[in-house]
Amino acid sequence: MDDWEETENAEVVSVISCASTEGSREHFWKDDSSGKSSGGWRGRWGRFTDSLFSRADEKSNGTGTITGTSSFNQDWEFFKNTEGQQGGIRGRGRGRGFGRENRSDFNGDSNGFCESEFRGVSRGGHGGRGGRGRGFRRGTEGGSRGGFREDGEQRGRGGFRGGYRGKGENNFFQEKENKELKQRDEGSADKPKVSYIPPALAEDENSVFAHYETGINFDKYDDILVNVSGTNPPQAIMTFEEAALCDSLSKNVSRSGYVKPTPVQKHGIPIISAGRDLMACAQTGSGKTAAFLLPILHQLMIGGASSSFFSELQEPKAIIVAPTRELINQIFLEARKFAYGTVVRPVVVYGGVSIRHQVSDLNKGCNVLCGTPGRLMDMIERGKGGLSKVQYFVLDEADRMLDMGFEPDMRRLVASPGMPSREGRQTLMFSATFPEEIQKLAADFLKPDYLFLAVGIVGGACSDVEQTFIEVGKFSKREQLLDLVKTCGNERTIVFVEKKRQADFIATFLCQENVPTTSIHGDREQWQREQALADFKYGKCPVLVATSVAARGLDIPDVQHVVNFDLPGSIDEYVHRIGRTGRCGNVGRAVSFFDTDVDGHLSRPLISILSKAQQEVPPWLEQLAFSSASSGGNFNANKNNFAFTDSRKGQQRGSSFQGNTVQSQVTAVLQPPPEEEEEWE
Ligand SMILES: Nc1ncnc2c1ncn2[C@@H]1O[C@H](COP(=O)(O)OP(=O)(O)OP(=O)(O)O)[C@@H](O)[C@H]1O
Repeated sequence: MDDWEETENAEVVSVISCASTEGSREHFWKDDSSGKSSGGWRGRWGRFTDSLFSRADEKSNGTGTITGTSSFNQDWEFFKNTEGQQGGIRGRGRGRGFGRENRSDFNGDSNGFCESEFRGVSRGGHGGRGGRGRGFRRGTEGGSRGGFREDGEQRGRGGFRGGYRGKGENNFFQEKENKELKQRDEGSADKPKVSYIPPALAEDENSVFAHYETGINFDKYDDILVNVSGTNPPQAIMTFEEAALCDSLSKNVSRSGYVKPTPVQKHGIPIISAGRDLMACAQTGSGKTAAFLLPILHQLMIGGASSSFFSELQEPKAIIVAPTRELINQIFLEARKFAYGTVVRPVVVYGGVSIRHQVSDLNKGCNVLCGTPGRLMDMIERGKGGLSKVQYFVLDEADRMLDMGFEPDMRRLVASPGMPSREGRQTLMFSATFPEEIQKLAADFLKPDYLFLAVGIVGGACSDVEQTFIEVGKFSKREQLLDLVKTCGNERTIVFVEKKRQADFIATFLCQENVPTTSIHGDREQWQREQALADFKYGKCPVLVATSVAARGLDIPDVQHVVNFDLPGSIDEYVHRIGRTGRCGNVGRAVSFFDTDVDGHLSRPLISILSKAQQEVPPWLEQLAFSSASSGGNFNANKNNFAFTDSRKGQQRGSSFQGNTVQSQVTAVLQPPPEEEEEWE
């Protein structure tokens, strides 16, 4: 997906951050709606703070980075001004987005709350000419414009033009770059541009190596059964010393608080160092990222990695892809941490951020290129990233990267000019889940003698997460959720919902109940997503309502609690979601609302997941699973749709660590794509 699509999709109003700046918000809504809305919501909404207003104010610092802080009122001044001058806040949605969606979702709700409350919003939207959906978004852009303009920079085409000063580098390539990009931009004049530039990263050692502590169950990793299948697997290492990582890397590993390797690292590091292709499956939060980063970085460091500073075409030796922006950014930060103080330079590219900014960063040199598929392909097609030197091709969340959504992109990537064939590169795939179908497909990307590493039960849930289920009907979920989060106090909680608009509704609802909450989903602008994560991470909003965009890979410290407000369509998505807690030996809790009308098909696979993770199975769930099976439900006990071992089973096997081959009968029902597919990168 490119910049344009991202922005154009942002139809639905992005609400929500937390409930801390009442006065300011009140002021905003009053001004905005007076005489336009039915007024019913004015008072209540006064308590909210949209991330727009809780975030750092947009001010150009002359390098294009958005920095600084400011009060909401200043932002509101931008809005007012912008409305007058550009019509920015009026929008054109005619009540699209917020009002309408609220109504369709909550009409008929038994307590009537949303019906009356949100209809007010909707009416306000119409009265205000254009609803909150688009009108609001345009307003956001207007705010940004105003911000840059105020700094005395260029008028007109948005924050980027106003704030960015790439020419500061004053070099030939930058000039050329700008010209080319300008040409492209002009060719797409009808499309809004993405101008967001993330804040500059802190470079000091403490920030780079900030990490959380391993938990009480970290040593239990040693008891997990591991199976490596394939021919001649190398010997596992037991310590980081045995990995013989080069000095700087070794030092960075210690600075990161790593004392001993996790099982996926014990096996993965020597496999990768031996030059073997790998498909690795290990439970959530068990250190898969370092398992691939360390041997790659080691190799690049001892190989004397060099990249041409300010070269127009960067040819990285490693390409890492992941399905979401936040995840790829996290992987990049891990790579940056381990490469700290060395010549190896990782770079990240992902959608929702100014492409010029990323090109300019890429031009400074790149040995490891981390990217989401859309932006990565864009960089390659623009001739900014070359593939001919690729030695390592890594797919994190590989099952997701090869499912229906991303498979074509991955095939396009490996078929791109210059990309070495599978014989000429090393391909590494990692995930906590690996359905058999995907394993078979993955084999197209791997050398035939790849190794399959299974740590614990393939596709199994992390046993450090206590899983409970509450049988609940659609209309009681919100009240149940409120009870839950209120009893959690300040515990960091992620609430997963199925739909993007639902994420905003639930976050709004919790804010109204004085639970500081924020939300993350594919319809939010990138800065809002990053702000939401930061607000959650640093405790400003201890509750994050998220769609599946946050289900995989995100490693947020101290998430004690995951709530599945809506269960996902597939069992592997469930495993990833609950894996946001109970990481790296820490314990966590997951509570799932089970609506028998909707979630019945999950009863059998859930029971299997629960029992494999030594969790209690609720009798009602067992009964439901039994009755759905006996009544010809969609569970087929004999048909294993998902594989939990190497899909080549039956072929030759290599070593079996601890003499065990891990097998599971967990079965999941393949789901059709969700009604509203979450937008991935
Ligand atoms: N050997 C280790 N010692 C201490 N901490 C570690 C070690 N390995 C990894 N970690 C930390 O554990 C956390 C989880 O690691 P990581 O994010 O790589 O898990 P993962 O297996 O990729 O999870 P997921 O399946 O959710 O993507 C990170 O904060 C990471 O820095």
